[in-house]
Amino acid sequence: MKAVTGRKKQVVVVGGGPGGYEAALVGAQLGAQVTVIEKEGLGGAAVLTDCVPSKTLIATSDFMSRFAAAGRLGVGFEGTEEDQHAEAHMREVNSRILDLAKAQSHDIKAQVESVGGRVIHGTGRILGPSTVEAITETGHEELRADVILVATGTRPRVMATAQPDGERILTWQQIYDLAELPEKLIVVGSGVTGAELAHAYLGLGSEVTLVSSRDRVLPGSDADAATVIENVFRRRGMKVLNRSRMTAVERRGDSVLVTLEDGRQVEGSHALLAVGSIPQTKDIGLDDIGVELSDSGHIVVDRVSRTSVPGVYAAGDCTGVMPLASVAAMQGRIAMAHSLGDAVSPLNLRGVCANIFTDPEIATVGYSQQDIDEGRIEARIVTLPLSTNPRAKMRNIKDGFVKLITRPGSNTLVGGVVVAPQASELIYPIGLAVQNRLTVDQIASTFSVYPSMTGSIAEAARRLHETDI
Ligand SMILES: Cc1cc2nc3c(=O)[nH]c(=O)nc-3n(C[C@H](O)[C@H](O)[C@H](O)COP(=O)(O)OP(=O)(O)OC[C@H]3O[C@@H](n4cnc5c(N)ncnc54)[C@H](O)[C@@H]3O)c2cc1C
Ligand SMILES: NC(=O)c1ccc[n+]([C@@H]2O[C@H](COP(=O)([O-])OP(=O)(O)OC[C@H]3O[C@@H](n4cnc5c(N)ncnc54)[C@H](O)[C@@H]3O)[C@@H](O)[C@H]2O)c1
Repeated sequence: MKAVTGRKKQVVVVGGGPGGYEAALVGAQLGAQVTVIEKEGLGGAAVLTDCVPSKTLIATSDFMSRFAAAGRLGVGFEGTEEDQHAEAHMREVNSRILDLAKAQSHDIKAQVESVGGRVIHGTGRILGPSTVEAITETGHEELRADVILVATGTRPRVMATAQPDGERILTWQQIYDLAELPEKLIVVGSGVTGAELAHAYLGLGSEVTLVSSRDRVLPGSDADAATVIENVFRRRGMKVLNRSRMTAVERRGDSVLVTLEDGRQVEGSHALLAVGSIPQTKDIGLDDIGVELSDSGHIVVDRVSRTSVPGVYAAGDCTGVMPLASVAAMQGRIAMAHSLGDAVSPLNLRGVCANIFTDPEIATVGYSQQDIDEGRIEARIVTLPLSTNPRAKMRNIKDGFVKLITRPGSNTLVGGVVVAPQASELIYPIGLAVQNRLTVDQIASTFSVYPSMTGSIAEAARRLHETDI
C-alpha cells in the first residue's frame, strides 16, 4: 500500500459498520484525514444488533445442546432427573451478549481513533458531491470531502399488519432485551436470519415453530444442505410450516397470534419477525445529488464501489451486493484504495466464504450446484456424507457432507459446500483452493490429520481425480 502525498485528502464516511469502519482504517493508512459519522455506535448493526449478538446467542445455545447429546457419548449426570437438564438464564445470557457487543464497538472506535480517524456520533446527510452535514445532539457541522463513502446498511423490514411491540412481537434486533426465554416462539421467515435464530432458541429450550413461505427452509442455500437442516430441525422437535406465508401478527395479552395466507392461525408466547431487510438510503441526500438507486432502494455500485456520482462511493448492505460483513468490509477497503489512488483489485464474489450458523453449520464458497443446474458453468460434483468419516463417528456426528465442485479438463476447484459442526472453520482450505485455482489432485495430495473432519475434503478430492487410463 502506498501512502497519499501532498495535501491530506478529506474522506467522510457515513455509517460505521464493517463497510464504513474498515474503509476508515484503510483511508487513514493511506494518509487521508478520515471522519466517520455514525448514529448508533461503531461496528454498526453487524456488531450491535445483528451478526455479533446472534452468534454469541448461538454459542450459548450450542453449548447447551452438548448437554443434551452427552448421553450418546456415554456421559451420565449425577443427581435426580430434575437436576439433569441445563437451563438458560436469559437475563444473564442477554446481558453477556449486549456487554460483548458494546465492548467490541468500543474497541473499534478506539482503533479508528488510534490511526487518526475522527468519529462523530450523529446522523450524516449528503448536501452535495463534496459536502456532508453531521447532525449531532449539540448542533450541525458541515464537512468538506474529497471522497464520500456511504455505508448506511439496512434495517429489518416491517409489515403494516405485523408491527413489532418490542415485548412479544419482535424483530431480531429486539430479542436481547428479553428477561425470560420465550416459551412458545414463532419465527416468521426461514431465510438465514430466521433459520439461525429458530435453531438458537430451540437449543436454548423454547418450543419453536418456523413459518416458511417457501417449499423448504433456507431457500437461497444449497438444496441438499437445506434439506439436512430441515430434517435436523424437525427431528429435534421444531415445527416447520412450509408454504406458509404470514399475513398478520397480533398481540393477545400474553400471547401472539400469527395468521397465515390460507387462514390458519398459530398461537405462541412470542413472534420473531425475520422477513428481510430494507436499505437505509432514503432521506440522506442521495436523490438530491443524483446517486442512482435500484428499484429496491439499494445504491448501484460497480466492482470498485463507485456510485453514479464521481467522488461518491458506497459499501456494504446498502448496495445490496451479497449482504455479509466480510463483503461490506472488502467493498469499503476497495473504495478507499480506488479513491485514494492505491493499487486495487475489483471485488470478486467467487472467493467469498459464507456460513450459516445452524447445527450443523452450512459453509459455502464459489460456484454452487444451482449455478451448474441452471447452466452458468459446466462442472463436476462429488458429495461425500460425513457418516463415513472416522472422526465424525467418534464424535457421534451423523448429519452433514462435503461437496466439491470442479471444472472438467483443468480439474480446478471452483466451489464447495460443507455441512458439519464448525463448517465455518472447515471451509477455509476449500476457499484457499478456489481462490488460488488449485486442482483436485493438489488437494488430494495434501496431508490431512488422521482422524479429522478435513480428511473428508481430501477424500472428496481423491474421488474427483480424472484418469486417462
Ligand atoms: C441477524 C443477522 C445475523 C448476521 N450474521 C452475519 C454473520 O454471521 N456473518 C456475516 O458475514 N454477516 C452476517 N450478517 C450480515 C451483516 O450483519 C451485514 O452484512 C453487515 O452488517 C453489513 O455491514 P454494513 O457496514 O453495510 O452495515 P451495518 O452493519 O448495518 O452498519 C451501518 C451503520 O450505519 C449507520 N447509519 C445508517 N444511516 C446513517 C446515517 N444517516 N448517519 C449515520 N449513521 C448511519 C447505522 O446506525 C449502522 O450502524 C447478519 C445479518 C443479520 C440480520
Ligand atoms: N450467517 C450469516 O452470515 C448471516 C446471518 C443472517 C443474515 N445474513 C445475511 O443477511 C441476508 C438476509 O437474510 P435474512 O434471512 O434476514 O433475509 P431474507 O430476505 O434472505 O429472508 C427472509 C425470508 O422471509 C420470507 N418471508 C418474507 N415475507 C414473509 C411472510 N410474510 N411470511 C413468511 N415468510 C416470509 C422470505 O421468503 C425469505 O425467505 C442473507 O442473505 C445473508 O447474506 C447472513
